[in-house]
Parts: sequence; structure tokens; C-alpha cells
Amino acid sequence: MTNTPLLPSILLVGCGKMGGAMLEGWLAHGLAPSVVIDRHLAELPAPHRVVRSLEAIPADFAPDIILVAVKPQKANGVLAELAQHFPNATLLSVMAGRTIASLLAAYREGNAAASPIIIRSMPNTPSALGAGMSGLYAPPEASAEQKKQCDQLLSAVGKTVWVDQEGLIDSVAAISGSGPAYVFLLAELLEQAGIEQGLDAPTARALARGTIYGAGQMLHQLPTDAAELRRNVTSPGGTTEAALKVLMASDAWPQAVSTAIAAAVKRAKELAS
Ligand SMILES: NC(=O)C1=CN([C@@H]2O[C@H](COP(=O)(O)OP(=O)(O)OC[C@H]3O[C@@H](n4cnc5c(N)ncnc54)[C@H](O)[C@@H]3O)[C@@H](O)[C@H]2O)C=CC1
Ligand SMILES: O=C(O)[C@@H]1CCC=N1
Repeated sequence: MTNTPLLPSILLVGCGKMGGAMLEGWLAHGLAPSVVIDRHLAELPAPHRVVRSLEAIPADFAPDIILVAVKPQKANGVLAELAQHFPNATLLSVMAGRTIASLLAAYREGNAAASPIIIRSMPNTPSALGAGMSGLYAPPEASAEQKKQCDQLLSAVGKTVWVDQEGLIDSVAAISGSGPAYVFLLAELLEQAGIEQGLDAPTARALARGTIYGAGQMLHQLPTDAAELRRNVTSPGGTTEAALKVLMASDAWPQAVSTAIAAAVKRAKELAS
């Protein structure tokens, strides 16, 4: 654990792939005493605790932020239960698609008098390595302190951007929330193509992964436009140009990426309630 100040205390509801990735990063940064609810997590280093249900939370535990990281389709029951224990909580949702209005309605199913503040975010799994990229949206009624605490949590595991319209969180989900999967697919396809071209599997894997890492580092460290970095690789009449003619054909990557992102945004809208 480092000497950086403690992050806000959290009640993390759902410690799967995304909740777990963030928790890994937070534990490395120093998290105020926090509680995780998930049936699949065995234990946590003290002073943090894992419990199986809300009833098992210590009565005097009052988290700064309740972070909801269950599947969007499974949230309603959890929210209704949370509302009975924490009627005026600050909730940070990482759930794709689910709107603040739908989350509030589910909360009030459990306690009609509940008045939580709900902030939405869309992190990604590189958060586990401190290399996350998150978007956040807060409604006008959220206080500066509530926004600051949510930003602190996500900044501790990567970079953050705020959007000023709730609907744009769906665009964030499509680009950076789902984005690591697109990059991992590229790694798979490059590796496979390397094998097709005669490389042995470990060599193809090392080349594919090392290349994505190196290109990512260039994008991370240099202010240069991606297009210029691409042109720097592309010798006139050379090998890259031959490959890019295929990939950059209007019906290839430009169309496929645009259509894929639109499909992700559409799915987020379908998950709204
Ligand atoms: N996986 C990713 O890369 C990202 C996921 N998200 C969002 O994160 C949320 C979780 O997704 P994943 O982590 O991928 O799913 P997951 O299935 O890996 O994790 C969900 C976790 O919630 C737990 N859970 C289910 N019901 C519960 C309950 N009533 N109380 C406490 N825990 C409960 C499950 O045991 C599981 O560990 C989703 O809403 C998703 O939209 C957001 C950004 C990226
Ligand atoms: O696939 C999903 O719905 C979640 C949200 C972004 C990444 N994983």
C-alpha cells in the first residue's frame, strides 16, 4: 500500500470482472475501510470486509459511496434492498445502459421516501492495472463533493472524463467501456494471422501482444495524432500500405468500426430500464 491519502469508503455491490478490477486498483492505493458484497469473493485484507448480504453489514458502517457493479438486468432487486438500508446514499453506477431515472425508480420500489444521488460512470477493465479510462456523468443535483469523491475513486485507477449529458455515457460505454475487447480481438486476430503465415504460436503471440503494447505506449506518451503515427509506419509502395489498402477500404474497418460502435450504443439504450 502506498502513502497516498485514503480514497473514500465504499460499499461495493458486485465484485465480478469490473468491480474486481477496480477493487484491485483501489486496494493498492489505500481505500478507507470498505465493505464488498459478493457471494464469489472469499476475503479481503483488513480493515475491509466481504459479506454475503446487506444484513451482514456492520450496523455502524456508513459508506461515502455505494458502487453498484452488478449486471444491469440484475440491479432492481439489489437497489430496492439498498434503499431500505441507505435511503439517502450517494450511488455510483457502472452499469451499462441503466439510466438514472430507471435506477431511481428501482430504488424507490424498496423505499418510496428514499432520495439518493445517483452518478453514472463507465470504467473499463484496465483499471485493475491503474490504466483505466472512465467516463462519468452527474445530474445537476449532485454536489461538488459527491462528484469529487466519484472522480477520486476512478482517477485512482486511471484517467477520467466527465460528460455533460447522461446519454453520452452510452457512447463512452461503446468506445472505452467495451473498447478493451476490441483491442483484445485485434490481438487474437493478429496472432492467428501470424500462425497462418508460418510463425509458431508463441512467436505469433509475442509479436501481436508486443506490437499492441508498443503502439499503445506511443499513443499514451506522444501528443502526435494517431493518423500521423500510422503514416510514419507506412512506406510508399511498402508492406503496410498493402495491408492498409485492405483494412481502410470504405467497406472494411471504417464501416465495420462505425457500425459496431453504433450497435453497442443501441444495446446500451435497450438496457436503459
Ligand atoms: N466487464 C467490463 O469490462 C465492464 C462492465 N461494466 C458493468 O459492470 C457491471 C458488472 O459487469 P461484470 O463485472 O462484467 O459482471 P460479472 O458477472 O463479472 O460481475 C457481477 C458480480 O455481481 C455479483 N452479484 C450478482 N448479484 C449480486 C447481488 N445481489 N449482490 C451482490 N453481488 C451480486 C456476482 O456474483 C458477480 O461477481 C455491469 O453492469 C456492466 O455493465 C462496466 C464497464 C466495463
Ligand atoms: O459488455 C458490457 O455490456 C459491459 C459494459 C462495457 C463493457 N462491458
